[in-house]
Amino acid sequence: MMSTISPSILNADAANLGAALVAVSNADFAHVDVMDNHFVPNLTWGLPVVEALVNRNVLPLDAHLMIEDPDRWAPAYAEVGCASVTFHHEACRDPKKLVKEIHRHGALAAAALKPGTDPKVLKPYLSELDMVLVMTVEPGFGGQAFMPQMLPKVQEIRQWLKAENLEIRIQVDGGISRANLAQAAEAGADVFVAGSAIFRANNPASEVEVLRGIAQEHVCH
Ligand SMILES: O=C(CO)[C@H](O)[C@H](O)COP(=O)(O)O
Ligand SMILES: [Fe+2]
Repeated sequence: MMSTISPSILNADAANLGAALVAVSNADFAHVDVMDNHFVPNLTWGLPVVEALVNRNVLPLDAHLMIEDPDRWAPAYAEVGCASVTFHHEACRDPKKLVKEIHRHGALAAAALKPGTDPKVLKPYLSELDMVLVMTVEPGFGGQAFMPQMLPKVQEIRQWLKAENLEIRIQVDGGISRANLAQAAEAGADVFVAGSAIFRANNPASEVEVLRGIAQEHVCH
């Protein structure tokens, strides 16, 4: 199975987000964290900024929506050209319908779980998803410490996917770095978001290569 490195531009220079994408253009995706100051206690950017970044055509974008009412807002992120749209299960009223809407607008659909959310909530619509995002920090801020206690959740979801022969990716997001990526890969993750580890490195593009090398060696399904 292919592994994917998706740099999060959350802690890049907010006045130069286009340049941040160019700095990691060797990655597979760019991860764009949308926060509304309601679902999480932080505010980033919204649809017009994300649309402008899509139009730079540097990398496919993965929008991680940490917002209330994704049922209303998520399809628009697909419509402006995000390659993948991730909503939080906890905020969503009708996940089955939302997944259909995201697909109808041409994007891959993913559901995210906060650290305290039992993965069993995904069971009713798991097979319709393209990806599951297991948060490895409390959503809201970059630069937090990776929570190793989330690895059993990754393992559990990977076992369900294997048992049901489902080709669904598992993304981990929060505190991922060269120190823990191998563990996450061995637990069953195959899409790795890293913000501070990449943008605080002297050379973000070479850090992408380092993380990709670790992923290729340890992704194991
Ligand atoms: O969703 C997020 C926070 O809610 C970010 O994607 C994530 O935290 C990336 O930054 P870092 O690698 O610094 O943790
Ligand atoms: Fe994120």
